[in-house]
Amino acid sequence: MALEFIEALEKTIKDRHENPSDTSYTSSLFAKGINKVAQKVGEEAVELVIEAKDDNEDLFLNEAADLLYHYIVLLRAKGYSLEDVTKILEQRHK
Ligand SMILES: N=c1c2ncn([C@@H]3O[C@H](COP(=O)(O)OP(=O)(O)OP(=O)(O)O)[C@@H](O)[C@H]3O)c2ncn1[C@@H]1O[C@H](COP(=O)(O)O)[C@@H](O)[C@H]1O
Repeated sequence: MALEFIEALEKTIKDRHENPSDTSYTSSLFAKGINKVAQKVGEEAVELVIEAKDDNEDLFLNEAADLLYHYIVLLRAKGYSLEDVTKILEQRHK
């Protein structure tokens, strides 16, 4: 179920890349270029680390979601997908 949704989200992100929409945050992020997308991943990662040190479950999970979304956007901006990363993990798996 969770993986099905991530797959659907990744498809939507890919569509926002290929068919930009004026009202889409995702499209606006792609339009700003790879440096901005990478910067957002860095910011969201730092925010997640900060929340990990506290005990606010809601803030921690929301930062985790922000990071996952921006991570998928970064993969797409570089021309990759979650499947490409999963293949690496599969190769490592013992
Ligand atoms: N999952 C997300 C998602 N998570 C986080 N965000 C956005 O990420 C931004 C993070 O907040 P920040 O304060 O860090 O950034 P900001 O100040 O708004 O903007 P920046 O100038 O820093 O980029 C917010 O604007 C959130 O709305 C997301 N934007 C879109 N999605 C999903 O992406 C899909 C496509 O959405 P659209 O791009 O809106 O069409 C839909 O399924 C959405 O639910």
